[in-house]
Amino acid sequence: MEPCLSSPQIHLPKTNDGEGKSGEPSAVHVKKCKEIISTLPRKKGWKGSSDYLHQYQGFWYYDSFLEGIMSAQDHFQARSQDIIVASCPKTGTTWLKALTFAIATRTSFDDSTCTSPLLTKAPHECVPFLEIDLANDSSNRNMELNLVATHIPYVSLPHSILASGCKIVYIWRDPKDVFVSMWYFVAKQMISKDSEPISLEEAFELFCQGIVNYGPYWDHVLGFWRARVEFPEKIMFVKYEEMMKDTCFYVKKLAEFMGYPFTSEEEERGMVENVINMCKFEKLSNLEVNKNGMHRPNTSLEIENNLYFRKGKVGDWENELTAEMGARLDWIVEQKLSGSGLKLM
Ligand SMILES: Nc1ncnc2c1ncn2[C@@H]1O[C@H](COP(=O)(O)OS(=O)(=O)O)[C@@H](OP(=O)(O)O)[C@H]1O
Repeated sequence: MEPCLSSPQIHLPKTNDGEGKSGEPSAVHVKKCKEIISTLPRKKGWKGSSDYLHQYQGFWYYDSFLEGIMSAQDHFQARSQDIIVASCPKTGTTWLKALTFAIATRTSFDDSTCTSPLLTKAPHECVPFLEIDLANDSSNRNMELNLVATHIPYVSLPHSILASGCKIVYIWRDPKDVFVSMWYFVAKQMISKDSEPISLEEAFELFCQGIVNYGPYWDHVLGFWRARVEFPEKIMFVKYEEMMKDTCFYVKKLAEFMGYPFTSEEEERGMVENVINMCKFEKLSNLEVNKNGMHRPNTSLEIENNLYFRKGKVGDWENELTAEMGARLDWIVEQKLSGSGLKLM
């Protein structure tokens, strides 16, 4: 029998209020979420004076994400063959989505990689986000694809994920690079809306207090790490920096874990390298869809695909943070991880 991952407390009651049209949340659900959110602790966010993050089950969120999480907790039906691509934002999600998608679909595009959907669709379109794209209606999933991504912390995952015993791949990254990546991501969005971006120093203070969308970062990592210690066969951990250093090793390991191991014939034909090259930062970021395309156009979550590609480098924080800031964040995270068996470096 498949082991059931340990189940955290989910506090939202199950609803039976039906769906809105085409995956929209029902009015009853939205009302219920808003009522719950209005009772939650809140702190000023990263996007100006009237911007707030709310704390739910120990983590901070913008309301639109939180409504999606609550909805996903109520509605999402995982299947045992699903593979969940999990991460905190800015840790390498886009890269991991591309790699897992390329691995899982490689036989369909075997002889000519020029037919891969990754050439014409953004990685975020290829692998949907559970709490955004599938939150209200998981029936609009592409059932042939067993990949679903999420930033939801382990403690708040929909119960069906834990009950189904499906596999989870988790990526994490040096928190200093995560912070810098997040700051640029938020600042660029604000500038594009003619708003004054939050200063790097102000954002850094918030990040160090754990106040960031889906934060505290260290608690996010620790939640999945503890689950991995308990269920090593169900959860795979990948570190961005390590995968950068030896992508070939990790792509093979990922494929094996996902249940799509490369055959020796495929290896001889260079399939591992094909997958790696297809998902390289330089390749993806130069595609028309990722340079000029828009994700979720004409919705409140519309975003330019190019914002998901900045530098794709290890250690870029050194160009943005002082050595003192770097040491402070390292110290905070090392304290939080101490005793867990997980090491920053
Ligand atoms: N293919 C590929 N290879 C390596 N690195 C990549 C790739 N695609 C995106 N990136 C870099 O990942 C950072 C964005 O993180 P996420 O993808 O987790 O962002 S998000 O959570 O999906 O919004 C962000 O990092 P920074 O460059 O440091 O900001 C992206 O540039």
